[in-house]
Amino acid sequence: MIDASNLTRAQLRRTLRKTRRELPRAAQRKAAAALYRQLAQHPVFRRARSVALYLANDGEIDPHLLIRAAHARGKQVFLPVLKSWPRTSMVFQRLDAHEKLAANRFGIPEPRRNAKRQRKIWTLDLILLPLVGFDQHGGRLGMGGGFYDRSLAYRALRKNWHKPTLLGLAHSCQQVDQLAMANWDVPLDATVTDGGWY
Ligand SMILES: Nc1nc2c(c(=O)[nH]1)N(C=O)[C@@H](CNc1ccc(C(=O)N[C@@H](CCC(=O)O)C(=O)O)cc1)CN2
Ligand SMILES: Nc1ncnc2c1ncn2[C@@H]1O[C@H](COP(=O)(O)OP(=O)(O)OP(=O)(O)O)[C@@H](O)[C@H]1O
Repeated sequence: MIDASNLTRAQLRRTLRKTRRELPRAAQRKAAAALYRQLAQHPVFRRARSVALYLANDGEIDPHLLIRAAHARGKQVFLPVLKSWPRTSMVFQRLDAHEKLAANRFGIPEPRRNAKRQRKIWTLDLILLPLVGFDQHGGRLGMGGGFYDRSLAYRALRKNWHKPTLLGLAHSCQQVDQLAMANWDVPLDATVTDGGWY
């Protein structure tokens, strides 16, 4: 496991992103299948009627099997869609099973913006978040854009509001011993990897 204590957040991001990007294709495929087994039959996933996921990028663990399962089970699937203004914000928009996508400014595919298909984040049952690093205390290090943190900022004023459930998704090699939490960081309920729950 990576010792984060003597690295800056930027150094830690660089190291962890390189590690996950360099995972061989076969390891990526195996990890995606193992992640699916960790979650597909879990009550948190089974009970959720609306689930936000992401499309894997930059070596992230790939949740496409969960997206497919969610659609097959009649769940509503949502993806983050960047807003052009303000540039630091994103919304969650429903994804159809065979919808056409277009790359956003980071090169990540996303649905074409359509206000009618967007939902307020606090009405979702479950959010599966991409991350760069995680610890076992709900700490999450993201890409550094603050997109998820900003979307979840309402939580600071709703300490007893437990919806949606927040689960980070990661390769087990993305675990660090302890992440320093900024005051805007919203803790995860857990992180799920190819190897288990943390
Ligand atoms: N798959 C996936 N989708 C996601 C996220 C994510 O982390 N993973 N996001 C989670 O927030 C949002 C996008 N956030 C991002 C933030 C920074 C970079 C990025 O690659 N930055 C470049 C430099 C910036 C640039 O190209 O202008 C870099 O750091 O190399 C990508 C996505 C929404 N969608
Ligand atoms: N609730 C918030 N309100 C205003 N600014 C915020 C908020 N949350 C985060 N930010 C800003 O976003 C920047 C990036 O935050 P941080 O490094 O925690 O992002 P991240 O969690 O790694 O990224 P992401 O959530 O996009 O994956 C910070 O510099 C911070 O100023």
